[in-house]
Amino acid sequence: MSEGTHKPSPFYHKRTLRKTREECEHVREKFLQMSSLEVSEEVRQYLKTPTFDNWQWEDAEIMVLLQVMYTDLDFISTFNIEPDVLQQFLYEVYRRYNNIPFHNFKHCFCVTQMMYGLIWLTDLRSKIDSIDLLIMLTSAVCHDLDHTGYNNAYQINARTELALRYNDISPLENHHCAVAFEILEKTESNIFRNLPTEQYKRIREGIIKCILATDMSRHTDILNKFKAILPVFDFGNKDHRDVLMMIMIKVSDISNEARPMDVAEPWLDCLLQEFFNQSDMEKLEGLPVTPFMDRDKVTKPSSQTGFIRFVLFPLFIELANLFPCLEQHIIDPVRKALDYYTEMEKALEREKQNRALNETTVKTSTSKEPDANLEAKPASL
Ligand SMILES: Nc1nc2c(ncn2[C@@H]2O[C@@H]3COP(=O)(O)O[C@H]3[C@H]2O)c(=O)[nH]1
Ligand SMILES: [Zn+2]
Repeated sequence: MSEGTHKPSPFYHKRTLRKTREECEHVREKFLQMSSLEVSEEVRQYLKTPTFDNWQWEDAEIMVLLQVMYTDLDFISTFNIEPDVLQQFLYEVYRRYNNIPFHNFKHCFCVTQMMYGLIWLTDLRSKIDSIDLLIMLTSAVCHDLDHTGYNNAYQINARTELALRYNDISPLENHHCAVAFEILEKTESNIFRNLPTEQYKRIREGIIKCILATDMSRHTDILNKFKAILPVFDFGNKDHRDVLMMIMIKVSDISNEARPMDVAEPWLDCLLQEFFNQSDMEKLEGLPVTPFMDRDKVTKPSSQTGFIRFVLFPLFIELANLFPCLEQHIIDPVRKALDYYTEMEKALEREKQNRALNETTVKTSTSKEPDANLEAKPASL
């Protein structure tokens, strides 16, 4: 976002989110050096699984892994993408994810990697056109570009530049998408530059649909659409495919809990850090405080149990209805996570009760002390 004249918030615009030029140049050099190296077959296979651990890789390596995804899905040859254009595209994408706790470049990678894994696990290549797969992967790469760490509710309540520009309608998602096409408008980073206009149009329409579908305020609406077509789902029907693509980016976007515990838990810490940051700001600015972001109300387990029960399961189960093979990959780990956080919630509850009990005991014993003194006093008198 450029600095505008409308600044209702005294704090929001002061935060330095952008990556510095030095940081970008350093990562770019590393990436270009590494991109000529061959990635092993073992890593290429691992990259296709939801157990992949993003924390083991630095940003330049992550860019190489994204390059591998475009290569191994045969996008380079099918869509005639020049390697240096793909590299420039990935660099621009990297540059325009901000240094914030959750919605950063590593989140972009995780969402894309989950989408990539789902494509392989469901053998989607045999079911839909590669142009749709290109739309899905590229939408995942671009879906949170230039996120500032404050959600749509904040944008609207704080009347930020984005909310004003997009009339309060999915301000963030509209912005992510607009930034994506800013990158694609530049010839040197336009990975679709060798495609006929008709194909470009179709891709643009698809990416816009997918990125806008990540606005959680549309969650129920999109899920209900998918449920309605499931009994008659037809891969040959464009409307059906469009809904499936939206569901798959939504699943990927909120899929952290489908990963191994030691990968997923640090992501929750990042998410809560971003949430608390927003609610602190809302308190400072006298804006309505988003309840699920309030550090005085939310704990790690309380944040996850409800989210898993009411958001993750209902969504993941429907995708697994279409692809039963996904059950073991995305449902089972989420079930484990729910058990883990339910236990943590109980332990916290017990701790709270013990603390309350201790406080009462201390209070009662201290309130009895004066009596003891009184009793002792006559003896000493
Ligand atoms: N409580 C909780 N919320 C999540 C988790 N993953 C994603 N979300 C929420 O789902 C939202 C998806 O869209 P956003 O990226 O805007 O913001 C995300 C978070 O608000 C999670 O693991 N736990
Ligand atoms: Zn996201």
